[in-house]
Amino acid sequence: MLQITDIDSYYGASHILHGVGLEAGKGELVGILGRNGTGKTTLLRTIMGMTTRATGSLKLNGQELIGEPTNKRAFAGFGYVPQGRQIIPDFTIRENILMGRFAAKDGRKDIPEIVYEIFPYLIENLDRPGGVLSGGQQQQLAIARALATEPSVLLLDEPTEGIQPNIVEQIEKTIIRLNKELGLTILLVEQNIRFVRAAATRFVMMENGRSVATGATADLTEALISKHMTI
Ligand SMILES: Nc1ncnc2c1ncn2[C@@H]1O[C@H](COP(=O)(O)OP(=O)(O)OP(=O)(O)O)[C@@H](O)[C@H]1O
Repeated sequence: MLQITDIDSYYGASHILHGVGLEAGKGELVGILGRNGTGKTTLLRTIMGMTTRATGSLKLNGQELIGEPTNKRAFAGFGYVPQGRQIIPDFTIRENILMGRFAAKDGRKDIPEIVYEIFPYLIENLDRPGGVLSGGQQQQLAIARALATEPSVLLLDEPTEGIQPNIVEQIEKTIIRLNKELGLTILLVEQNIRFVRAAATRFVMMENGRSVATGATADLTEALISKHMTI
């Protein structure tokens, strides 16, 4: 379904990703791991066409997207939940969600049904500003906004980072539900190995802008983690 081959990516003159590869079948959840600054966020931004330049191949269901602008990638099926959530605090919850509808294939302008199902709190508070929400609720809002684009692949950048421990579990359950019940393919950048082991079918380990190891989650050994993730 998703094939990323030999990707190089740049911010201006800075060459950040070097020959990165990754594959995800339909309904897979792939954990993207590695130390801080190894290029995990840059990989998601490259998939969305948000770096200065990228070469290589990015195919979604056989369609080559590497030269395409961000809006075309969203239309093709990528939904992006960026690190730090990036909701608009002065927009209402409704407006934040509906921003995602600009990339919906059928031009719908309503709140998607799935948001009613999985985020009832957001639905009860649609007219309040996004900025009044807690960190965990803002994360839910960012996921709801991405779901409004009707994605087939969801890109999640550290969705549990900086969130109260009791809410982390809720976010984790939601992500697993989106993957298992809705069959969404998910690329998950995550530092929490326990969650990656619980949720992922496969993993990619990154180091210095390269994908240095990949495999089934069962192959994510302690040796690999200590080699590529301990500081
Ligand atoms: N906008 C930018 N312009 C130039 N360099 C950047 C930019 N954003 C990130 N970088 C550099 O790219 C490299 C990879 O950063 P990136 O944020 O992708 O890493 P990461 O693995 O996601 O780290 P973290 O876990 O800290 O988010 C770092 O050296 C970083 O300094």
